[in-house]
Amino acid sequence: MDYVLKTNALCKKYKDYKALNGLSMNVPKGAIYGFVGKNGAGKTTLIRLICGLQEPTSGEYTLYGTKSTDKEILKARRRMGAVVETPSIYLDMTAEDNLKQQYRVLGLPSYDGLADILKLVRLENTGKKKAKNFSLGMRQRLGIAIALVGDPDFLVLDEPVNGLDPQGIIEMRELILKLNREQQITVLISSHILDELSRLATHYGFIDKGQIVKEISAKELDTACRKCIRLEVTNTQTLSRVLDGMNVEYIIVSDKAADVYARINVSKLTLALAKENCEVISMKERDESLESYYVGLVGGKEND
Ligand SMILES: Nc1ncnc2c1ncn2[C@@H]1O[C@H](COP(=O)(O)OP(=O)(O)OP(=O)(O)O)[C@@H](O)[C@H]1O
Repeated sequence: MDYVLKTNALCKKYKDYKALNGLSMNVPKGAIYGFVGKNGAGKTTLIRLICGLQEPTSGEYTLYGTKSTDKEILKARRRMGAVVETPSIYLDMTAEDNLKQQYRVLGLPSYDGLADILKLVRLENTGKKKAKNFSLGMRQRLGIAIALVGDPDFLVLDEPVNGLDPQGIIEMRELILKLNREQQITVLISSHILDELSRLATHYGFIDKGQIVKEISAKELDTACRKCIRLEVTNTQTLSRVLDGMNVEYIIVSDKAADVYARINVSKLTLALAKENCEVISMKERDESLESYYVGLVGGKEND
């Protein structure tokens, strides 16, 4: 698999406090990577490091295969656009002028593509309206538009839906999906709005106390979180045989229990088991959503 970003044992200390404590993460090319963690877990610190806004205390990362210690890293970073914390926009300027400013900052020879970017983020009709009169959602989209100048293929968004109303959240979701699917942009999103993230992410990295505690693809997570029935029986070998006969998907999870991933006819199953002297001790539906998976991994309390 190709990776846009790989970090290796990254550490960032603020005096004696380790904001990042040996963080290793892998963002696959083409992914929407949900970077999930509590307040203070170290998400923004990681993002600031890869954007070159701060230096790691130790460890390194590679961006498009270029090491952070290599001087070519500046070139690799030009393939990346980022909106870190609040978007850096000029409130007294229009959307178009904000973009023109960014073209100048990057030293681009012309405003080629500017109209397309405005259209992409749905700000093409804002005319003379200044950014200070935009809604929060429009400002966030303008922030993304600025990050898109220079045609990056990796976009890093720090809490992009924080504070947005439901409509703003939907628009942001649609924009991110469009950028990923139509423009093939790899996206790293930090967020703790899990429900929203689960509608977007193809991969997750769970961070806690400056370390990645788990990386998992959405597909794997889906399997891990699928609704199932946990059956406790006196004999799992018999249960296996009976379930095989019924052609249902299941996993034996211990010597007494199995998770069954299908709607089953309970009385038929109980009867079939009874015929073979196997008793059902308990039966419980399990529904592990992203949130409970996350809480199971890192617990519920904040770090700070
Ligand atoms: N410049 C700094 N000086 C000292 N401590 C800092 C500094 N920046 C961040 N920290 C601390 O490092 C830890 C990680 O902060 P960071 O902003 O990376 O967390 P986060 O996961 O982005 O959280 P949030 O969701 O609240 O933004 C926090 O405890 C924070 O107080």
